[in-house]
Amino acid sequence: MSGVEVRGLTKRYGTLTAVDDLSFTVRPGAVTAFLGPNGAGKTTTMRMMVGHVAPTSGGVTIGGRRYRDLPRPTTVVGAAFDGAAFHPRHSARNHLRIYAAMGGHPGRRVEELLGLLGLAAAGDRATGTYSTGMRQRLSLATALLGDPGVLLLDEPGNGLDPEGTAWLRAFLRELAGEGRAVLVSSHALGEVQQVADDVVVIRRGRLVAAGALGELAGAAHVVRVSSPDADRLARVLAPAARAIDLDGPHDLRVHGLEPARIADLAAAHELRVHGLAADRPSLEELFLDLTGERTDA
Ligand SMILES: Nc1ncnc2c1ncn2[C@@H]1O[C@H](COP(=O)(O)OP(=O)(O)OP(=O)(O)O)[C@@H](O)[C@H]1O
Repeated sequence: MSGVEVRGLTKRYGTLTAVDDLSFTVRPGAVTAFLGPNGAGKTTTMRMMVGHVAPTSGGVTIGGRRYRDLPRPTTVVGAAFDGAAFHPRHSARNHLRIYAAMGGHPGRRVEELLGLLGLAAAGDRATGTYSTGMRQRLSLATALLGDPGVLLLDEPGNGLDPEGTAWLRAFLRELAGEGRAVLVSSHALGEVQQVADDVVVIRRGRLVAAGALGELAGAAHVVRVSSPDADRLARVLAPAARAIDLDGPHDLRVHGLEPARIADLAAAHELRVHGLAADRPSLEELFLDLTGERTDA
Protein backbone atom coordinates (compact mmCIF):
# COMPACT_ATOMS: atom_id res chain seq x y z
CA MET A 1 0.00 0.00 0.00
CA SER A 2 1.12 3.56 -0.74
CA GLY A 3 1.89 6.42 1.55
CA VAL A 4 1.93 10.16 0.97
CA GLU A 5 5.11 12.24 0.81
CA VAL A 6 4.78 16.00 1.24
CA ARG A 7 7.97 17.88 0.35
CA GLY A 8 8.57 21.61 0.67
CA LEU A 9 4.89 22.28 0.01
CA THR A 10 4.10 25.99 -0.13
CA LYS A 11 0.98 27.94 -1.08
CA ARG A 12 0.80 31.70 -1.19
CA TYR A 13 -2.33 33.76 -1.72
CA GLY A 14 -1.02 37.25 -2.44
CA THR A 15 0.92 38.23 0.65
CA LEU A 16 -0.56 35.42 2.78
CA THR A 17 1.49 32.23 3.02
CA ALA A 18 -1.23 29.68 3.79
CA VAL A 19 1.16 26.70 3.63
CA ASP A 20 4.83 27.31 4.29
CA ASP A 21 7.51 24.81 3.23
CA LEU A 22 5.69 21.83 4.70
CA SER A 23 7.27 18.36 4.63
CA PHE A 24 5.87 15.23 6.24
CA THR A 25 4.95 11.63 5.50
CA VAL A 26 1.67 9.77 5.88
CA ARG A 27 2.51 6.09 6.20
CA PRO A 28 0.40 3.10 5.21
CA GLY A 29 -1.25 1.08 7.96
CA ALA A 30 -1.59 4.04 10.30
CA VAL A 31 -3.97 6.85 11.19
CA THR A 32 -2.16 10.19 11.00
CA ALA A 33 -3.86 13.13 12.68
CA PHE A 34 -3.30 16.41 10.87
CA LEU A 35 -3.72 19.02 13.57
CA GLY A 36 -3.74 22.78 13.75
CA PRO A 37 -6.04 25.61 14.76
CA ASN A 38 -8.62 26.97 12.33
CA GLY A 39 -6.91 28.68 9.42
CA ALA A 40 -3.57 26.87 9.96
CA GLY A 41 -3.61 25.54 6.40
CA LYS A 42 -4.88 21.97 6.76
CA THR A 43 -7.58 22.14 4.09
CA THR A 44 -5.28 23.93 1.65
CA THR A 45 -2.63 21.23 2.17
CA MET A 46 -5.12 18.42 1.62
CA ARG A 47 -6.54 20.13 -1.46
CA MET A 48 -3.01 20.35 -2.90
CA MET A 49 -2.61 16.59 -2.35
CA VAL A 50 -5.43 15.91 -4.81
CA GLY A 51 -4.77 18.70 -7.28
CA HIS A 52 -7.70 20.98 -6.32
CA VAL A 53 -5.21 23.73 -5.48
CA ALA A 54 -1.90 24.24 -7.31
CA PRO A 55 1.12 24.62 -5.02
CA THR A 56 3.26 27.75 -5.31
CA SER A 57 6.26 25.46 -4.81
CA GLY A 58 7.08 21.99 -3.54
CA GLY A 59 4.80 19.06 -4.08
CA VAL A 60 3.12 15.86 -2.99
CA THR A 61 3.58 12.30 -4.21
CA ILE A 62 1.30 9.38 -3.50
CA GLY A 63 3.03 6.04 -3.84
CA GLY A 64 5.85 7.91 -5.57
CA ARG A 65 3.64 9.63 -8.19
CA ARG A 66 2.02 13.03 -8.40
CA TYR A 67 -1.77 13.00 -8.25
CA ARG A 68 -2.11 14.22 -11.80
CA ASP A 69 0.10 11.37 -13.05
CA LEU A 70 -2.08 8.66 -11.49
CA PRO A 71 -3.92 6.81 -14.27
CA ARG A 72 -6.99 6.06 -12.13
CA PRO A 73 -6.65 8.40 -9.15
CA THR A 74 -9.80 7.34 -7.28
CA THR A 75 -8.42 3.80 -6.99
CA VAL A 76 -5.32 5.20 -5.23
CA VAL A 77 -6.58 8.06 -3.12
CA GLY A 78 -10.00 8.95 -1.74
CA ALA A 79 -10.68 12.38 -0.28
CA ALA A 80 -13.58 13.73 1.77
CA PHE A 81 -13.61 17.46 2.38
CA ASP A 82 -15.39 19.30 5.15
CA GLY A 83 -18.80 20.54 4.13
CA ALA A 84 -18.96 18.37 1.00
CA ALA A 85 -21.96 19.36 -1.07
CA PHE A 86 -24.43 16.80 -2.34
CA HIS A 87 -27.30 17.53 -4.64
CA PRO A 88 -30.10 17.85 -2.05
CA ARG A 89 -32.65 16.03 -4.20
CA HIS A 90 -30.37 13.13 -5.09
CA SER A 91 -30.51 10.03 -2.94
CA ALA A 92 -27.28 8.64 -1.47
CA ARG A 93 -27.62 5.67 -3.82
CA ASN A 94 -27.88 7.94 -6.89
CA HIS A 95 -25.05 10.14 -5.70
CA LEU A 96 -22.78 7.12 -5.26
CA ARG A 97 -23.85 5.62 -8.59
CA ILE A 98 -22.89 8.83 -10.40
CA TYR A 99 -19.47 8.94 -8.73
CA ALA A 100 -18.96 5.19 -9.30
CA ALA A 101 -19.68 5.66 -13.01
CA MET A 102 -17.27 8.62 -13.21
CA GLY A 103 -14.50 6.64 -11.55
CA GLY A 104 -15.25 3.44 -13.49
CA HIS A 105 -16.10 1.51 -10.33
CA PRO A 106 -18.61 -1.38 -10.34
CA GLY A 107 -22.21 -0.72 -9.30
CA ARG A 108 -22.05 -3.41 -6.62
CA ARG A 109 -19.50 -1.23 -4.79
CA VAL A 110 -22.33 1.28 -4.18
CA GLU A 111 -24.44 -1.34 -2.41
CA GLU A 112 -21.43 -2.59 -0.43
CA LEU A 113 -20.63 0.91 0.80
CA LEU A 114 -24.22 1.80 1.67
CA GLY A 115 -24.19 -1.29 3.89
CA LEU A 116 -20.71 -0.70 5.32
CA LEU A 117 -21.54 2.89 6.28
CA GLY A 118 -24.97 2.16 7.72
CA LEU A 119 -26.80 4.04 4.97
CA ALA A 120 -28.64 1.11 3.37
CA ALA A 121 -32.02 1.92 4.97
CA ALA A 122 -31.74 5.61 4.04
CA GLY A 123 -30.13 4.95 0.66
CA ASP A 124 -33.13 6.13 -1.36
CA ARG A 125 -33.84 9.23 0.70
CA ALA A 126 -32.89 12.66 -0.65
CA THR A 127 -29.57 13.77 0.87
CA GLY A 128 -31.17 17.13 1.64
CA THR A 129 -32.95 15.37 4.52
CA TYR A 130 -29.73 13.87 5.93
CA SER A 131 -28.24 14.68 9.32
CA THR A 132 -24.64 15.91 9.59
CA GLY A 133 -23.52 12.45 10.62
CA MET A 134 -25.20 10.85 7.61
CA ARG A 135 -23.54 13.39 5.32
CA GLN A 136 -20.16 12.60 6.85
CA ARG A 137 -20.78 8.90 6.22
CA LEU A 138 -21.82 9.60 2.64
CA SER A 139 -18.61 11.62 2.11
CA LEU A 140 -16.64 8.65 3.43
CA ALA A 141 -18.54 6.26 1.17
CA THR A 142 -17.75 8.49 -1.83
CA ALA A 143 -14.05 8.54 -0.91
CA LEU A 144 -14.04 4.74 -0.60
CA LEU A 145 -15.70 3.98 -3.96
CA GLY A 146 -12.41 3.07 -5.66
CA ASP A 147 -11.17 1.09 -2.64
CA PRO A 148 -8.15 3.42 -2.38
CA GLY A 149 -5.08 2.74 -0.25
CA VAL A 150 -4.87 6.40 0.80
CA LEU A 151 -7.66 8.31 2.51
CA LEU A 152 -7.62 12.05 3.10
CA LEU A 153 -10.40 13.07 5.46
CA ASP A 154 -10.90 16.73 6.30
CA GLU A 155 -12.53 17.14 9.72
CA PRO A 156 -14.64 13.97 9.39
CA GLY A 157 -15.64 14.26 13.04
CA ASN A 158 -17.29 17.68 12.63
CA GLY A 159 -20.86 17.70 13.83
CA LEU A 160 -20.90 14.09 15.02
CA ASP A 161 -22.64 13.10 18.25
CA PRO A 162 -20.73 10.92 20.75
CA GLU A 163 -22.10 7.75 19.19
CA GLY A 164 -21.05 8.91 15.72
CA THR A 165 -17.61 9.85 17.03
CA ALA A 166 -17.10 6.40 18.55
CA TRP A 167 -18.25 4.79 15.32
CA LEU A 168 -15.87 6.96 13.27
CA ARG A 169 -12.90 6.08 15.48
CA ALA A 170 -13.54 2.37 15.11
CA PHE A 171 -13.99 2.77 11.35
CA LEU A 172 -10.72 4.72 10.94
CA ARG A 173 -8.86 2.04 12.92
CA GLU A 174 -10.34 -0.61 10.66
CA LEU A 175 -9.26 1.25 7.51
CA ALA A 176 -5.70 1.63 8.82
CA GLY A 177 -5.77 -2.00 9.97
CA GLU A 178 -6.36 -2.99 6.34
CA GLY A 179 -3.04 -1.31 5.50
CA ARG A 180 -4.38 2.03 4.26
CA ALA A 181 -2.71 5.38 4.89
CA VAL A 182 -5.35 7.47 6.66
CA LEU A 183 -4.87 11.22 7.12
CA VAL A 184 -7.50 12.88 9.31
CA SER A 185 -7.51 16.61 9.92
CA SER A 186 -8.86 18.17 13.07
CA HIS A 187 -8.52 21.43 15.00
CA ALA A 188 -8.94 19.57 18.30
CA LEU A 189 -6.45 17.01 19.55
CA GLY A 190 -9.08 15.46 21.84
CA GLU A 191 -11.08 14.37 18.78
CA VAL A 192 -8.28 12.23 17.36
CA GLN A 193 -6.07 11.45 20.36
CA GLN A 194 -7.64 8.02 20.87
CA VAL A 195 -7.36 6.95 17.26
CA ALA A 196 -4.13 8.47 15.92
CA ASP A 197 -0.85 6.57 15.62
CA ASP A 198 1.04 9.57 14.24
CA VAL A 199 0.50 13.30 14.43
CA VAL A 200 1.47 16.20 12.19
CA VAL A 201 0.91 19.57 13.86
CA ILE A 202 0.96 22.80 11.90
CA ARG A 203 0.70 26.42 12.91
CA ARG A 204 0.29 29.27 10.42
CA GLY A 205 1.13 26.90 7.59
CA ARG A 206 4.36 25.67 9.18
CA LEU A 207 5.22 22.30 10.62
CA VAL A 208 5.66 22.45 14.40
CA ALA A 209 5.72 18.74 15.25
CA ALA A 210 5.52 15.39 13.48
CA GLY A 211 5.96 11.84 14.68
CA ALA A 212 4.42 9.05 16.66
CA LEU A 213 1.82 10.32 19.11
CA GLY A 214 3.47 8.35 21.94
CA GLU A 215 6.88 9.91 21.27
CA LEU A 216 5.43 13.37 21.17
CA ALA A 217 3.80 12.78 24.54
CA GLY A 218 7.17 11.56 25.89
CA ALA A 219 8.87 14.73 24.70
CA ALA A 220 6.36 16.91 26.48
CA HIS A 221 8.49 17.81 29.45
CA VAL A 222 7.61 20.83 31.48
CA VAL A 223 9.96 21.46 34.38
CA ARG A 224 9.30 23.97 37.13
CA VAL A 225 12.55 25.58 38.18
CA SER A 226 12.97 27.73 41.22
CA SER A 227 16.12 29.86 41.21
CA PRO A 228 17.24 33.18 42.69
CA ASP A 229 19.03 33.64 39.35
CA ALA A 230 15.88 32.98 37.30
CA ASP A 231 16.45 35.76 34.75
CA ARG A 232 19.97 34.71 33.91
CA LEU A 233 19.04 31.03 33.97
CA ALA A 234 16.22 31.71 31.47
CA ARG A 235 18.74 33.30 29.09
CA VAL A 236 21.10 30.31 29.45
CA LEU A 237 18.33 27.76 28.83
CA ALA A 238 16.58 29.65 26.04
CA PRO A 239 18.63 28.32 23.09
CA ALA A 240 18.06 24.69 24.17
CA ALA A 241 14.46 24.85 25.42
CA ARG A 242 11.32 24.86 23.28
CA ALA A 243 9.81 27.61 25.42
CA ILE A 244 10.31 29.22 28.81
CA ASP A 245 7.65 30.99 30.86
CA LEU A 246 8.43 33.24 33.79
CA ASP A 247 6.17 32.12 36.63
CA GLY A 248 7.24 34.74 39.14
CA PRO A 249 10.50 36.51 40.02
CA HIS A 250 12.23 33.23 40.94
CA ASP A 251 10.24 30.65 39.05
CA LEU A 252 10.43 29.33 35.52
CA ARG A 253 8.42 26.78 33.54
CA VAL A 254 10.78 25.21 31.02
CA HIS A 255 9.32 23.32 28.05
CA GLY A 256 11.18 20.59 26.17
CA LEU A 257 14.25 20.10 28.40
CA GLU A 258 14.96 17.25 30.82
CA PRO A 259 15.56 18.20 34.50
CA ALA A 260 19.12 16.80 34.38
CA ARG A 261 20.00 18.98 31.39
CA ILE A 262 18.61 22.07 33.15
CA ALA A 263 20.69 21.31 36.25
CA ASP A 264 23.83 20.74 34.15
CA LEU A 265 23.39 23.98 32.21
CA ALA A 266 22.80 25.91 35.45
CA ALA A 267 25.92 24.37 37.02
CA ALA A 268 28.02 25.14 33.93
CA HIS A 269 27.09 28.82 34.32
CA GLU A 270 27.36 28.80 38.13
CA LEU A 271 23.69 29.67 38.55
CA ARG A 272 21.81 28.56 41.68
CA VAL A 273 18.89 26.15 41.45
CA HIS A 274 16.73 25.75 44.57
CA GLY A 275 14.08 23.49 43.10
CA LEU A 276 13.43 21.34 40.05
CA ALA A 277 10.11 19.54 39.52
CA ALA A 278 9.05 17.75 36.36
CA ASP A 279 5.42 18.21 35.33
CA ARG A 280 3.83 15.85 32.92
CA PRO A 281 1.44 17.98 30.92
CA SER A 282 -1.55 16.54 29.19
CA LEU A 283 -1.24 16.08 25.46
CA GLU A 284 -3.87 18.76 25.16
CA GLU A 285 -1.56 21.23 26.91
CA LEU A 286 1.28 20.23 24.62
CA PHE A 287 -0.93 20.74 21.58
CA LEU A 288 -2.04 24.18 22.74
CA ASP A 289 1.58 25.00 23.47
CA LEU A 290 2.74 23.90 20.01
CA THR A 291 -0.03 25.72 18.21
CA GLY A 292 0.41 28.90 20.22
CA GLU A 293 -3.09 28.69 21.65
CA ARG A 294 -2.11 28.25 25.27
CA THR A 295 -3.61 30.98 27.37
CA ASP A 296 -2.25 30.18 30.83
CA ALA A 297 1.40 30.94 29.97
N1 LIG B 1 -8.61 30.58 -2.05
C1 LIG B 1 -8.07 31.29 -1.08
N2 LIG B 1 -7.74 32.59 -1.25
C2 LIG B 1 -7.17 33.32 -0.27
N3 LIG B 1 -6.88 32.84 0.96
C3 LIG B 1 -7.17 31.55 1.21
C4 LIG B 1 -7.78 30.71 0.22
N4 LIG B 1 -7.95 29.47 0.76
C5 LIG B 1 -7.48 29.52 2.03
N5 LIG B 1 -7.01 30.77 2.30
C6 LIG B 1 -6.40 31.21 3.58
O1 LIG B 1 -5.35 30.32 3.87
C7 LIG B 1 -5.27 30.07 5.27
C8 LIG B 1 -5.36 28.58 5.53
O2 LIG B 1 -6.69 28.15 5.29
P1 LIG B 1 -7.15 26.63 5.41
O3 LIG B 1 -8.61 26.57 5.09
O4 LIG B 1 -6.24 25.77 4.65
O5 LIG B 1 -6.92 26.35 6.97
P2 LIG B 1 -7.47 25.16 7.85
O6 LIG B 1 -6.35 24.78 8.74
O7 LIG B 1 -8.03 24.09 6.99
O8 LIG B 1 -8.59 25.86 8.67
P3 LIG B 1 -10.09 25.41 8.93
O9 LIG B 1 -10.02 24.32 9.94
O10 LIG B 1 -10.71 26.68 9.44
O11 LIG B 1 -10.65 24.98 7.58
C9 LIG B 1 -6.37 30.88 5.91
O12 LIG B 1 -5.82 32.10 6.35
C10 LIG B 1 -7.34 31.11 4.76
O13 LIG B 1 -8.06 32.30 4.96
